[in-house]
Order: sequence, then C-alpha cells, then structure tokens
Amino acid sequence: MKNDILNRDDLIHLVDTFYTKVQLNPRIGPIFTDVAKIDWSHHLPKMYDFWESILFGTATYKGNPMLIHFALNDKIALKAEEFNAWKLIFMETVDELFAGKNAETIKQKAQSIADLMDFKINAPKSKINIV
Ligand code: HEM
Repeated sequence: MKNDILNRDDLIHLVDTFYTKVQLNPRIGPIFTDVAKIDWSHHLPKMYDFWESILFGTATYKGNPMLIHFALNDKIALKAEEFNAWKLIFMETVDELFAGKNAETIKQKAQSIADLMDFKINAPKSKINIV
C-alpha cells in the first residue's frame, strides 16, 4: 500500500526520482545536461520549493517559470514531444511512489501547468489584439 504525499520530505523523494529519470530520457535529458547545463544542487531545492508552494501553499518558491522556459525555448525548441515526455515521466513517477488525494492533485497541477506552458510557447500568435 502506497502512502500519499504528505510533506516536504515526500516531495524531495518525488522530485529527486523524477529528475533522475529525466536525465536518462533521450528526448529531454540533454536539454537539462547539455543545453541548460543545470547545476542540480541549485535546481533541485528550487523544485522542492516550487512543488511545496503548489501543493501545500507555502509560498517558499520565488520565481517565474514561464519566463525561464521562454528563454530556454529560444535556445532549444520546446514542442509537444518534449512536453509529452516531461508529463509522462512526471505522472509515472508519482504513480510509482505515491497514491492518494495529494498524489492526484499534483498530477493535475503538473498537467495543467505543462499544458499552459506548451500553449503559451507554441500557440499560433493571434492576429487580433483583444484589449
Ligand atoms: C518540455 C518540458 C520541460 C523542459 C525541457 C524543462 C526544462 C527546464 C530547465 C532546463 C530548467 C532550468 C532552467 C535554468 O535554470 O536555466 C527548468 C526550470 C524549471 N522548470 Fe522546467 N522544463 C519543462 C517543463 C516544466 C514544467 C511542465 C514545469 C512545471 C509544472 C516546470 C517547472 C520548472 C521550474 C519551477 C523551474 C525552476 C525555475 C526557477 O529557476 O525559478 N518545467 N526547466
């Protein structure tokens, strides 16, 4: 019987497992390791803060993920294939480690943030300005 995600330690376990898999993924791993040349000791704690803020409302995360991914997209195109790989690994990791209400919530949040990011990066620019 799996436990639900109950605290920051659970999120640390989730995030660490997720990025271990991400690094091994041929589609998106190199974006982290070769393009962004991630400093993991800096990135991982940010991600603990991010998910803690999303799931438990702690407001420990300060930053603007949308701007960061816009800048990343200027270096390497983030298309549906990249977002799909990201989402698949995230959902799989949650299901592998946890079960319960918070596990369901974090998957829904990840799905909607990823879809919004994909939309903001890839939606055709409207020719009409509404306001
Ligand atoms: C195509 C899928 C994605 C790729 C390849 C990707 C890649 C990256 C990379 C390389 C960075 C580090 C950028 C840097 O420090 O220069 C980053 C940061 C981050 N990503 Fe993503 N990402 C993806 C999707 C997502 C999604 C869907 C979310 C949220 C649900 C997310 C949340 C974040 C956050 C919170 C940061 C840290 C921002 C900060 O430093 O304040 N990413 N991502």
